[in-house]
Amino acid sequence: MPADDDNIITVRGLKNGFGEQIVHDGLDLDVKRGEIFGVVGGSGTGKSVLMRSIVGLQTPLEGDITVFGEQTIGRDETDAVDIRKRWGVLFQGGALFSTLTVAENVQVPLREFYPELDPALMDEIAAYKVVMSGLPADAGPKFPSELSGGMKKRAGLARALAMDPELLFLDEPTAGLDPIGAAAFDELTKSLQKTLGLTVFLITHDLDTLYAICDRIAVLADKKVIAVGTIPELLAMDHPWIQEYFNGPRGRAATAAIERNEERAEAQDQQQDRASPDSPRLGRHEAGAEG
Ligand SMILES: Nc1ncnc2c1ncn2[C@@H]1O[C@H](COP(=O)(O)OP(=O)(O)OP(=O)(O)O)[C@@H](O)[C@H]1O
Repeated sequence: MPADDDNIITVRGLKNGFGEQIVHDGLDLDVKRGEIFGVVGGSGTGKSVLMRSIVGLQTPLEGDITVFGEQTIGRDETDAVDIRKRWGVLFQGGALFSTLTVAENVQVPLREFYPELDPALMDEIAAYKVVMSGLPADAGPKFPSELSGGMKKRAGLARALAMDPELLFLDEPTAGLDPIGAAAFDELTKSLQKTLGLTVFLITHDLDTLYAICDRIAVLADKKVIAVGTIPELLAMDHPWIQEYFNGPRGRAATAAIERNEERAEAQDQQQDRASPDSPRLGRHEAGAEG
């Protein structure tokens, strides 16, 4: 399969394993610039190992991985750093350093990549990223133990955004959040993708997230990516796991919720058109109907 210039991530023939256990074998994947790319699959199918391989924390047994058009496997450390500073990662659970405050956690990548940066500027960048991630400004001096689960995720996100990345990796960002917190996190992800022009690689089990914000979704099974597409495209496939996952009771509930939201937005648009027939038609986002 040839690589495409539009791709920000290209994986070819990936093989990963631990001892006797083979997790990936001949896995291919393309992530296009600017999309929110969801990754789903049963527990233990290797979603996190795939992400760790792409960000260089897991050395594959075989295969090629290209990010920003550059091979990432087997590079020397200086070269690897130049690529690594262009992405941000939110690990499962936030993975914050418990002995550092939120602001200090956000500064970790800044200190790693730009140790010469003026401390006052680091403070300023950290404060900005904290607010950008939807935390109150006074969260900066707090320790992770003083934060709720949702706030920890946002602090992890603030750290992932510290270096103004082009590419953001999110590993199960809404796991453990209540539905309102999860929906708010989805909205934040979507708005960051739009305003910052990010590409997002998003591992999730959360059907609502997949329906609400993902442009395309890859399904992992049998050590490979067995399908990639939009939700309607995946729904049209007759693979049993895909049908069970997207067309089971929870999948149908997520579809119904999205359809209700779309109908509500459509009704609001029509109401607005009737109120001011000469004004240009506003989309759902501009009309503020998302929240
Ligand atoms: N460092 C490791 N050493 C040994 N085995 C590992 C290691 N990391 C992952 N594995 C194994 O690789 C397989 C895939 O793990 P991974 O965490 O990628 O799954 P996942 O699809 O992300 O699962 P989940 O949805 O439950 O988070 C699992 O069987 C896991 O036990």
